[in-house]
Amino acid sequence: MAPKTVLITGCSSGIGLALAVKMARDKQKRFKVIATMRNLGKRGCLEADAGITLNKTLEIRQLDVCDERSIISCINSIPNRHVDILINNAGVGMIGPIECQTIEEMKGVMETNFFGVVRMIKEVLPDMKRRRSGHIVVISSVMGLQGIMFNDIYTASKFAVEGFCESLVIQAALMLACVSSVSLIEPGPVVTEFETKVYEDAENADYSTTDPETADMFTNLYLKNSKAIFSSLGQTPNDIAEHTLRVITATKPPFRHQTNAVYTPMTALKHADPTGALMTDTFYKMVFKYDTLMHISLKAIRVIRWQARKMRQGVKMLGFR
Ligand SMILES: NC(=O)C1=CN([C@@H]2O[C@H](COP(=O)(O)OP(=O)(O)OC[C@H]3O[C@@H](n4cnc5c(N)ncnc54)[C@H](OP(=O)(O)O)[C@@H]3O)[C@@H](O)[C@H]2O)C=CC1
Ligand SMILES: CC1=C(/C=C/C(C)=C/C=C/C(C)=C/C=O)C(C)(C)CCC1
Repeated sequence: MAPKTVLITGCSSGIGLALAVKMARDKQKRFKVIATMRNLGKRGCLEADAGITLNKTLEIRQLDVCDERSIISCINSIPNRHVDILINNAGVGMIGPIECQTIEEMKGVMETNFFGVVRMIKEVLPDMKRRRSGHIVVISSVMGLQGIMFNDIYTASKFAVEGFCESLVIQAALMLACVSSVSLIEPGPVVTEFETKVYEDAENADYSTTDPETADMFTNLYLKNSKAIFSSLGQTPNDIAEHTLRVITATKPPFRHQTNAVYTPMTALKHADPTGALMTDTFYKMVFKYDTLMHISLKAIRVIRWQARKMRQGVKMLGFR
């Protein structure tokens, strides 16, 4: 069978880079990957990781999801504009009290995370409809399902993505002759530059525009908890690439797929109680009442994951699989 053309956005680092390389290195050679990034000056890491697949099963092209002209010129450069699988990965984070963020900065997050996805889908969907086939994948987030304090605008951008795709999936199912033509991947924390960038921004932010209590809650409570959550529950970009590949190659790809089983119970709270009380009470108590217990549990998870990693390394060294 001819390899499927896969276009991925945001491949200069993190999940996009890992996914592009994994698909390009596929043993069964099922994919031809168009790995895109907005700034080709950052292609070094991808080129290094792509190795011998570069310019064979992986090609690098410029694409900025905020720039329609760059999207059109990238899609037009593909023979017959034929994209079998579109993976919307490009995204930016934003944390902090909203009083410390300008409307322009907030619009920037929506422009990339939401309108970036809309622009990409608008450009490839008509061709997919004509061919009556295609798969649209979006790297959403657990924050597309649930709000997390001090992530107000980022969460709103991922909720927007989820609502957009949930609305689109039925039309796509009909037109692309397949009920599983749209898939949302919903990772919890993943250790990438995303985390480094938001902490860096938080360090350089001006908190004089909010009250001292809010500033203290953000810097001494949220940031501390968030760092603990990333180090205990954080997945690797490669983990997310593996999950995404499994979704893409499934006989009937799911519409939603969460990648972190430890995180899933937290996203289930709002469905267990439609009033929202269970979710808000649990989060409130986790942060303000049982924080010591939360940190002990997170530490236990960290130790268990460390032991599991060591055991896997040991098994590998002994030559078992
Ligand atoms: N890390 C995490 O904890 C989680 C991340 N996600 C989502 O995963 C996706 C990938 O993030 P991740 O790999 O973690 O973070 P990275 O910061 O490592 O990667 C983000 C990528 O998006 C690119 N990007 C940003 N803006 C644009 C744009 N306008 N046009 C094209 N590319 C752009 C970046 O390019 P450049 O280098 O030029 O900035 C970079 O290649 C995002 O959608 C994010 O929301 C979801 C759940 C958890
Ligand atoms: C669960 C949880 C917390 C933080 C979760 C975080 C920090 C999740 C990060 C997810 C990311 C980064 C998704 C990206 O798309 C708090 C508020 C500390 C305490 C209450 C429970």
